Amino acid sequence: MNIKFTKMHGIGNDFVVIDAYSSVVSLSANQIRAIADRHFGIGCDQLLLVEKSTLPNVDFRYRIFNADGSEVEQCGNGARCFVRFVHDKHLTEKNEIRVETMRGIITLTLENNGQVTVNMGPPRFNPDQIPFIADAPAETYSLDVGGEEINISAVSMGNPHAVQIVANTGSAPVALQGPLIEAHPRFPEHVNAGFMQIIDDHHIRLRVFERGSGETLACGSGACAAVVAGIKLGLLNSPVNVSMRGGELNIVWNGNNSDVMMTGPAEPVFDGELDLSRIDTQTVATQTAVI
Ligand SMILES: N[C@H](CCC[C@H](N)C(=O)O)C(=O)O
Repeated sequence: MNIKFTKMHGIGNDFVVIDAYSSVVSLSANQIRAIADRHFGIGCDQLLLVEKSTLPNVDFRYRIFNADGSEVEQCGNGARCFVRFVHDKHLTEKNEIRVETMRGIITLTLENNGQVTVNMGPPRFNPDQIPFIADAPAETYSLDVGGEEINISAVSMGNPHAVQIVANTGSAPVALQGPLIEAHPRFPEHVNAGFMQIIDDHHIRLRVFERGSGETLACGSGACAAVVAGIKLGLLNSPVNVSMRGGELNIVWNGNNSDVMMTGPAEPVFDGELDLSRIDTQTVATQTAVI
């Protein structure tokens, strides 16, 4: 079975985007893992399926799968690429689009300058909503990571984030601590691990070790979570410019239960066609460092 796809990125966070709106496409976790593999497949951080929504007054449903095949609730950079995709493929002429995700319905706006603004909804801090195991809600939490106590903020943007402040993102222990935080037992559904350096109260640098994908060049929901955490700690003021390895995002949040607004670019790279019968799920599934 052949599947058409578009390779896209949102400031370096890259995606394989598939039109499952015009015709139904269903992929197993093994097939998604194989497609996302950068050596045996196409390669991407996440795979996005664009589908019809069954909800009234909702234009589309979009499903997000990490490189490990796990389906997740939210993807900020992916949402912007989704908007660019449905316009480029003439699936809609609307500039303001309501789309159903696992998190719920979000509203996306294609701006006149080609950038996309995503209403990411309100952040959630209650441990049960993240989910995070804690005795009670707190501004920050102490987490034992490989025998070292670190201080994190725990925030849900629909997906879970653990954000810590570091002196310098360039020397942050992302490779060492990222996997340990991602799989920490106090995050029963695992977590995206953010490393935030505060430049000034309207500017941060950020690196994110993403749940299910590893460190990415940018993480949209991670940028939102970091800004929200910094504002709650009284260290940042909205709007905040977030500099990541792949580029910049602008985040606006007015506090309390208000929605977080994220604006940034979305770029198509190439269109392709994939013969699913040639995707070697077995090799990818059993791929180990045998030598
Ligand atoms: N790895 C994330 C999903 C993708 C988020 C990221 N790519 C973004 O732009 O928000 C998770 O498992 O929650």
